[in-house]
Amino acid sequence: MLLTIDVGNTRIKAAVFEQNRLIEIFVFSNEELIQKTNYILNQYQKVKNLVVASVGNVEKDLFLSLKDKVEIHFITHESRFPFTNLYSTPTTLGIDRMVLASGAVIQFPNQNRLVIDLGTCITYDFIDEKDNYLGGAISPGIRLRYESLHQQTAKLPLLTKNHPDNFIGNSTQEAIHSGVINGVALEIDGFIKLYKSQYAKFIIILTGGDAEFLAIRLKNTIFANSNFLLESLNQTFQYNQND
Ligand SMILES: Nc1ncnc2c1ncn2[C@@H]1O[C@H](COP(=O)(O)OP(=O)(O)O)[C@@H](O)[C@H]1O
Ligand SMILES: CC(C)(COP(=O)(O)O)[C@@H](O)C(=O)NCCC(=O)O
Ligand SMILES: [K+]
Repeated sequence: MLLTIDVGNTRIKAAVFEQNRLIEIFVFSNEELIQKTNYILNQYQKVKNLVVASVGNVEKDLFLSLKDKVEIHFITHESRFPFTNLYSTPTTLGIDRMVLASGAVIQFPNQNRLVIDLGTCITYDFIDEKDNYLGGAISPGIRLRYESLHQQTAKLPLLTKNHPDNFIGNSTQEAIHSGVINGVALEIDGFIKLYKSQYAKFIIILTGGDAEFLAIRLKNTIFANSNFLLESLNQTFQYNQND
């Protein structure tokens, strides 16, 4: 049994796996990391390994207090990945993006793949059919867009995500919802159009905390899976164990 932990910039997602079977998911804040992880390890005594992928603000040492309970593995740039990293700054590439790419290659072999992760940031990652990781894009996530409109202006309110009634927002709140939500949906459909201009065929995997919320607004056929990063982390760990 394995405990996977994904430390993002908004929150921590964790999942217990038995081989490739996802047993239970947990979502909690950075502050709850040790308390929640101990709770999970007490609930699942058969967990012997803990694998962590982190892009957030959590010190590695924090995990070391767990080392007498489980063997701790950090996915790092030195880990093995089932793709060739063609990023020109390979050691600055987000570990979360590398794990997503790894899962895309393992779960959807021998084809072009675009992974879109709607989290704190919206990340786009493209892996071609020869398993070359080409790169992609990083753009502000939904929450960041609402927050920046509020924080960087004198009068705009801080709103939480909501689907706009009409793309022509006829009130301040509707105009903000339209700008943020339609903006993200149009950005995603626009990027997919750009990728289509260079790659005749590719599959699209949508994940991240906002994926479910946004999926209905997207024109393109998309494989939406909110747990894709955790599944990919499990598979990347297994890939590193088999070396
Ligand atoms: N219970 C929740 N708590 C916080 N954010 C949530 C929750 N449910 C959905 N979200 C949405 O998910 C986004 C974070 O997605 P996530 O993929 O977890 O981010 P990251 O991996 O960057 O930490 C938030 O910005 C918010 O819009
Ligand atoms: C872009 C990210 C902040 C996304 O993180 P997330 O939205 O999942 O919290 C993360 O992938 C990161 O820190 N990347 C480093 C820069 C790069 O990927 O080029
Ligand atoms: K993300």
